[in-house]
Amino acid sequence: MNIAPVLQARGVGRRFPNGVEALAPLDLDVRAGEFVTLLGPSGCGKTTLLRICAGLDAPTCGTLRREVDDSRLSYVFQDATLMPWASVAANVRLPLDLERRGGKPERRARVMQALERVGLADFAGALPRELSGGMRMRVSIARALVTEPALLLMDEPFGALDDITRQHLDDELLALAAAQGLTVVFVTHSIFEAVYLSDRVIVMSRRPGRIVADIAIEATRRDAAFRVSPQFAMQAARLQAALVEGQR
Ligand SMILES: Nc1ncnc2c1ncn2[C@@H]1O[C@H](COP(=O)(O)OP(=O)(O)OP(=O)(O)O)[C@@H](O)[C@H]1O
Repeated sequence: MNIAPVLQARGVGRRFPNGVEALAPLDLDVRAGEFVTLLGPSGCGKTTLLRICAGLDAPTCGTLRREVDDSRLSYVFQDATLMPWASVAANVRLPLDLERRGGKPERRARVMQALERVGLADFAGALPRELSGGMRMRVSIARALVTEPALLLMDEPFGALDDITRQHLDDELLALAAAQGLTVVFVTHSIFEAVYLSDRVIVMSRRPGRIVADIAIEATRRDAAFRVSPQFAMQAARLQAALVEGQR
């Protein structure tokens, strides 16, 4: 059976008004339930492509078709971007408040459920400044999950965190994505994070970004042993070679 892709880019390119060509025309399909990572050097157009997928920016050529409407899409930014004066619960509730979804008790229940999913139910009343960087990022993910999205677009969400916290959040994200059947498009410049998380890695060239490789990642299981396995190292080496190729 041929399942229609959730995202389909055809000849999508982006040139900014100042003349910078961020993206060369490219084609990309993302299918339901896939975890797809955009990997490339700084400034190669990953964020631009993700923003176009979200409808936050428009391509200057080509077409982007998205099967998921705005209400079932969530976007996670590089920083947690929380309201510093508001409690954790109020931060997570924001998308529900903005969309006026459900009554007060229903919103409260959904917020608590989202916080439980990221292990922060005990911190509902805390202020962002009382949390560590990793916990703030988990609040940001809870805020993205509270609307029960089908498509999660994540722009290097764990880039500012230490390796241990990052690896922990990678595991949480994989578990959440599997449990909710999410389709995820994830941006990173970490080869290791790309191998660990992804079903497929899209390797981009330096600017203007084009796709130099579309690599399926084989993983019998994704756990601490995978990170130090020959299978992992081999796939990291393939991504590394593709990245180098994209610099030419
Ligand atoms: N609004 C804009 N106007 C002009 N140029 C822009 C604009 N937004 C991005 N650019 C440029 O387009 C290029 C691609 O930017 P983008 O943020 O998509 O890259 P990136 O791969 O996400 O980088 P990083 O990994 O550092 O976040 C960069 O050279 C950037 O300076």
